[in-house]
Amino acid sequence: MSSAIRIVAPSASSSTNTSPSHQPRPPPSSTTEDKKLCRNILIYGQCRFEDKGCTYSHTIHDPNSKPPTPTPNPAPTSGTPLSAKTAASAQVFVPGGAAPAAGGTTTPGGGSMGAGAQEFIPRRAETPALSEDAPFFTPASQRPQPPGLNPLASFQNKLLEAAAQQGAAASGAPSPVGSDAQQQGLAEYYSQMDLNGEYAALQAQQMHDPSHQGAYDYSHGNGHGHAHGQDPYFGAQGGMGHFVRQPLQYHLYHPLPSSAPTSSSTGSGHSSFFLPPSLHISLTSKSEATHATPSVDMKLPEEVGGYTGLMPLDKAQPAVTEGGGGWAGYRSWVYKAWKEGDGRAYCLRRIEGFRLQHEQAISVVEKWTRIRHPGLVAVREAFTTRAFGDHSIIFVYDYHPTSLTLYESHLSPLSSLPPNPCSGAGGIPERLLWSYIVQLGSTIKAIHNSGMALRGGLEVNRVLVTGKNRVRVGGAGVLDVLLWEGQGVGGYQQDDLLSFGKLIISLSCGSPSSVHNLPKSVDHISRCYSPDLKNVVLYLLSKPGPRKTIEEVLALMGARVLDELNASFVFDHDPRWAETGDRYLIKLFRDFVFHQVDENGRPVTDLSHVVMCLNKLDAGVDEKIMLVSRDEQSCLIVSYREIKNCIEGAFLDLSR
Ligand SMILES: Nc1ncnc2c1ncn2[C@@H]1O[C@H](COP(=O)(O)OP(=O)(O)OP(=O)(O)O)[C@@H](O)[C@H]1O
Repeated sequence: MSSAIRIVAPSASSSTNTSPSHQPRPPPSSTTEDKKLCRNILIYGQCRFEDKGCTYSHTIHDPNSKPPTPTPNPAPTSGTPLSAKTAASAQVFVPGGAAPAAGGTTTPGGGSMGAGAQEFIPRRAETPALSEDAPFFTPASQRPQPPGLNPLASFQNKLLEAAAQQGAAASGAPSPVGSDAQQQGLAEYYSQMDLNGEYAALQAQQMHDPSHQGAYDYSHGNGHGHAHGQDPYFGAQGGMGHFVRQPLQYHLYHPLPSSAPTSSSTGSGHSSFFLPPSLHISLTSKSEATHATPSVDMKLPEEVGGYTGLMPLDKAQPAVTEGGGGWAGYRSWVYKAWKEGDGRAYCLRRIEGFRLQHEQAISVVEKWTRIRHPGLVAVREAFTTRAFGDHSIIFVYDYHPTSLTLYESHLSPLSSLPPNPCSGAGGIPERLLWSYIVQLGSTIKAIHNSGMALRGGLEVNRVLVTGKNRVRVGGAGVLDVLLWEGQGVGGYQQDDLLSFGKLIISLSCGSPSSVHNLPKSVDHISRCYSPDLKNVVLYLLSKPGPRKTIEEVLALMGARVLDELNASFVFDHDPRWAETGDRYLIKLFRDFVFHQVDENGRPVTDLSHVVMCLNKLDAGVDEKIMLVSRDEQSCLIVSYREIKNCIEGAFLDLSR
């Protein structure tokens, strides 16, 4: 059946025909009655976009009410019963208002099969949305984002906001660096990302703005700045057209928190059917970051040592370091790449222009690859390459999507963390700071016990925040290779402790440059933080000596270490949370399922028992079981259904 309709010139008779049955149809109006009911009204009872441009109807009509516009052949309403005669001669109802063509055959569904009949177009097909079930689409740019849910997105948003305030501050002539095609491709990329120009412009402005004194001064803070403001090549891109890549959220369903009260106090409204939005967004943005590809041709090699699909991760063009700080005076680039035959993403750190002099130097990386610790960005391998057109060395690390450095997360003027409650002071809250200190302390201990030293890894722009309050030291092994001397690590381990102390000072004072004025910084710590923190900092800054070890540091903060460990086992500051009420029942059930013993008390592993129990739990059957405490002094008789309810309740508590 063709959907084409012949276009014919209107005849005079047809144009003058004014009989009621030939009245021209009124132009399609967009009255509330015509509009489709907004699905948000159906699901939530309200639509947050009602006054913000939602084009759907927000009024629920009574289906029994009289249609507002009389039609030429009004269909009988429920209030006017049809006589047999009327019913026999009544026109067949045609969906969508299409009148049956004369002589046409009426299908059971009411459609006409006449030769001149229009093709039946289902109403769904008229809807531009992918499906009628799809939620009302709001462009990502207009959609309100809950603040702080996505650190990368909020960081980028802040970059853009800051840029808008600054205007096109960046200007200047091309820099002599990066004259080759690669540099050109990267420059285009950064300008498209709309990050580098703005970021550099903001930093440059802050460096020259006296009101920002005491704030971040990267080039002086750690001796290897990005040379903001002196990088006109990248800065010049700031004035180019804005192109902001939108996150892929159009196919997702993020239930917006409803302002309407939930139907029950347990919070088992519609939202309990979905992942919490923060978790959903976090998982999605990680997945998107992992699969992101450059939006312009980066002029990067297609393959480097078995890694493909290189995508730069630097947010600004890395600078050549003066004075041997940072990466020993070499420029470093960071890329995400896929390993061939492995299918996993990795992080490649390229040290540009480094020529390996000693083969043994790279063997240090072997040792690093054997260290696995949750506080360390795992080192995978290192190799030299000429794929970039120069002598480069590549260090391969695990890739942690959407991670930011400590500087980017907390110390940058664009970071989103609330300041320390200590009046007028920068620095991060003490509880978070201790969590970082304990994590980093345990990492240093693991590294030192393996006979290695972090050597420069303990800086605010080397430590990555890879999850909520999770930190990992990055860049391990780079300086071992770049500054290889074939000597022991004893002195470097002492340097690690000193760097650790400086890192704590930077975080507690809210600025990397605070390490240049130690008395003032220590005074700030003693005013705004606990004496424990001050003691740890003073110990770390003290003179190196054989008795100054990371074990001593951990002993000094013993109580805090326990606190941090306990935090994993308690909920809501209640150490007995898992020991009481419903949770105790769950613990006993866990023993029942996984820790069965025989009559002699020996463990028994019976997989069929495990599977059967979990299936019954999943189904929530009424069958009852007896749970016995470990000391065999008490027992409880409960049904799988009750246990299932307990588990769901505990899960809700934890995810609230
Ligand atoms: N292992 C990793 N996984 C995921 N992202 C990473 C990883 N290492 C670094 N990054 C990302 O790369 C960005 C640049 O890292 P880099 O270590 O170069 O920081 P930087 O501040 O540019 O310091 P520098 O250039 O002096 O080393 C960081 O913001 C971080 O988001």
